[in-house]
Amino acid sequence: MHANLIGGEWVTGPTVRENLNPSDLGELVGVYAQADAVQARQAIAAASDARHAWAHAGIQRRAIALDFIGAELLRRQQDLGTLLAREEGKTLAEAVAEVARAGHIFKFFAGEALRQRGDKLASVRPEIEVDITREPVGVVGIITPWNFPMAIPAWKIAPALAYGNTVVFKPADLVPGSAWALAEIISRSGLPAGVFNLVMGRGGVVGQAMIESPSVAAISFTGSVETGHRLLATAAQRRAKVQLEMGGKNPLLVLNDADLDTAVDCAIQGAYFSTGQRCTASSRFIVEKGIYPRFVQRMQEQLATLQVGHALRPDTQIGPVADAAQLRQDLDYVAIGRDEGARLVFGGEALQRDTEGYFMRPALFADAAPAMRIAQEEIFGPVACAIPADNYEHALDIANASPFGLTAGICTSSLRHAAHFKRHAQAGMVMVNVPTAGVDYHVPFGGSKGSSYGAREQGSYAAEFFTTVKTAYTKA
Ligand SMILES: NC(=O)C1=CN([C@@H]2O[C@H](COP(=O)(O)OP(=O)(O)OC[C@H]3O[C@@H](n4cnc5c(N)ncnc54)[C@H](OP(=O)(O)O)[C@@H]3O)[C@@H](O)[C@H]2O)C=CC1
Ligand SMILES: O=C(O)CCC(=O)C(=O)O
Repeated sequence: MHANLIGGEWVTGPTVRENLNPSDLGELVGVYAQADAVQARQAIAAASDARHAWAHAGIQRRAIALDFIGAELLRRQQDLGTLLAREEGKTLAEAVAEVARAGHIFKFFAGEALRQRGDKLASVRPEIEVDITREPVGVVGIITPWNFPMAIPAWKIAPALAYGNTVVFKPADLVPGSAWALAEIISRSGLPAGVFNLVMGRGGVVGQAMIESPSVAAISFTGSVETGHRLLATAAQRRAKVQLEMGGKNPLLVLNDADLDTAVDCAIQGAYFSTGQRCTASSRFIVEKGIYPRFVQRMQEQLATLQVGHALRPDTQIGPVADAAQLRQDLDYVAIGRDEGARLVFGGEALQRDTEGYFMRPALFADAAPAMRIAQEEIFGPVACAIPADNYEHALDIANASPFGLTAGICTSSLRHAAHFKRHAQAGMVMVNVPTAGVDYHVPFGGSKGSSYGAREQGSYAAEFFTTVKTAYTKA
């Protein structure tokens, strides 16, 4: 039984959750405590009690702790990756890479802890100096989704601690295993009791308590648009700082002058790897007419080579969908696309394998219209559509006609079009001849329009959310 970490103590909850393997529903990954609202409030109180001491504990101490966590994640990437693949369903290779990414993130923020920058300016008044410094915001509530059970917690927890905040972490209910393993490492990193707290439990209970608590100064959330909006409405009433990363409907433009191998590679990786369960996934291929038939043909051929199966099998390229509800959503969208008149040219059906799991053959629709639901709504699974475009300008208009703006990609050999796209794509992240998904860990992450709210995550830009600015005037 895996307990919650509250105020430096491992405490069991009033209920438990059985964590099942989506590649093999007969396999129990582990049993995890589920906190109630009372325990959530205890964790918040512990983080609140610890916040002043931690804010002044010094940057060396923060750097040592973060470096310890990063080093252990990197050392144990194989076994923690296996755990992650077992509970979430991404392939072992993807899961090991995710743990390594989390390790690098902690290492990066160990360095950032030492680089607390400020400004010194002259005053407009004589004999006065102005110092501008950054201070921690206090208790940070971290609410994460199931699709990156290690990397997303890492890129929120590491900067929170690096900039001197205390943390209450609520992972997604579906993936407590990676969260608990990460918390266990953090518990041995030398942080004072209460600086980091793990509260596994339901979003509507534990998450809600965090959103409502006046002691939680800032909330960093990744997940669905619906939950993000609800969270913001509540937290804004008490003027908490909020950062939301939500959905995407990311376009990949393929122009006539694109290298076809590169375009197909970007499309396959971007849309279907990690079973399409990435907010950065490409789900709309917007393809110029001159290359469209060849692109669709090559995509069908490539899709036919992909091995769908148990996440731990060495030959698997596409693991199972994360759970029954997500599989239902994916299959429903396949039916919606058919009803809307798009042409299903590959996959789209549930698959049987040796073990009982949520397997699905990746789906590709051709001849989709930009206004169709499959071209407008986030599906969050291995389902994508190809939309023909008359020319680059037409493709750009289609790409931008979306409520989302997380990533946008283009495959082209034209410098002119690539440069134009970087300036005019309505997205927080733009990719030229690289997949829309799979980003670096040391540069900003976030979107425009309905995809994101608040300051950017990751890299040194994370300071914006996890600190508050103080301006001091001194007359000697
Ligand atoms: N942008 C992204 O990266 C992601 C997008 N999604 C999208 O969201 C859809 C649904 O996925 P789902 O996991 O249900 O996403 P949710 O937005 O419901 O879950 C994200 C996190 O928020 C928590 N949460 C849920 N309700 C509340 C609440 N009232 N107060 C505070 N926290 C809450 C969840 O907890 P709990 O797990 O206990 O419910 C989880 O930790 C997907 O199909 C996909 O379209 C999903 C995951 C990631
Ligand atoms: O594409 C990536 O590397 C990150 C994706 C992500 O953050 C997400 O899907 O939530």
